[in-house]
Amino acid sequence: MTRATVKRLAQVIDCHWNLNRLTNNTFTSVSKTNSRSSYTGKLNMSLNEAKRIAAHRAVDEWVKTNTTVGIGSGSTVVFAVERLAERVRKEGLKIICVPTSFQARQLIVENDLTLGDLDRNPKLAVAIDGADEVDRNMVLIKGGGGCLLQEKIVASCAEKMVVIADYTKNSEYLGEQYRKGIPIEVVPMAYVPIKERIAARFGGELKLRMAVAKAGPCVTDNGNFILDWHFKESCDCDWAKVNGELLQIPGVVETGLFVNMATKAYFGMADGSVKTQEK
Ligand SMILES: O=C[C@H](O)[C@H](O)[C@H](O)COP(=O)(O)O
Repeated sequence: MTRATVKRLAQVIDCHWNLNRLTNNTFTSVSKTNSRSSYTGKLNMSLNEAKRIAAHRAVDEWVKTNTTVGIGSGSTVVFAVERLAERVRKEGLKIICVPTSFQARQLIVENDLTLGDLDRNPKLAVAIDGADEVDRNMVLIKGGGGCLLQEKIVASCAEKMVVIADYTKNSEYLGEQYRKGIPIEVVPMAYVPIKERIAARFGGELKLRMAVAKAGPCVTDNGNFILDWHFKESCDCDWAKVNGELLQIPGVVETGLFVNMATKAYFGMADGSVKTQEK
C-alpha cells in the first residue's frame, strides 16, 4: 500500500469515527485548549496530523531492530504502521508485528510487515496502541472500535505499552471528553443479566452496541457482544477496583479499562507539538 493510500485510509476512518462522535453529540464538553472551534474547517486533517506526529514519535522512540512489536487497532495506529513500514524500507529495521485485531492484521499485511502471533512470539518488546481516553493517572478507556480483548492480551505480553493519541484523548479524569462509555466485552447469552448486575452495583446505563452496516448487535473479532457502560458521572473512581469487580461477573470477557498497563502516552497537539505523559 502506498503512503498516499494509507493516508487516505486514515482520513476515511478518522472522518467516520469523528463524524459519529460529533453527530452523537459525544463531545458535549471539550477542554479549553481543545475547543471545538479548533475542529472546524480542517477538522479531520488537524486530528489526523495530531495522530500522525504522536504515532511517528512513539515509533521512533520505542521500536528497535530485531524486536517484536504489538500493533494496536484504530485510526491512530494506521500512522504507527505507516512509520514502521517507512523505517523498514529506509533503515532495514527488522521487526515482527503481532496484531490486536483483524484490522491490525490487515494493516501489517498490506504494509508488507512481518506478521507474528503470540504462539511464536509470546514476549513482545513494546505494544503501540491508541486509546479513547487517557486520564491523569494513565488509566485508559479502550475498545471504542470493539478491539479491547486482543489489545489487552497483546499489551499484557509486552514489556511496555505505549499509547498514541490526538489531543482530544488527553483528560484529567475518565468521561471528561469521551462520552461513549466504557466498553465491556461479554458473552452474547449473558448480556442482559450482566447489564442488570452492573447497573445495580454501580449505577449508570449500559447499552448493547449495535452494528452500523448490519441489523443487530456489533459482534467483536472474538464473536462476543459489547456493552457500553455510561457510568453515572465523570468521577475519580478507583478504576482498578471497579475493573476487578467487573471481571468477576460470569460472562464478562474483558473490559476496556486499562489500569496500570500503559508506560507512556504521546498526544499529538493542535499546535503541532507532541505532549507526553508517564505514570
Ligand atoms: O477498539 C478500538 C481500540 O481500543 C482503539 O485503539 C481506540 O478506540 C482508539 O482508536 P482511535 O485511534 O481511532 O482513536
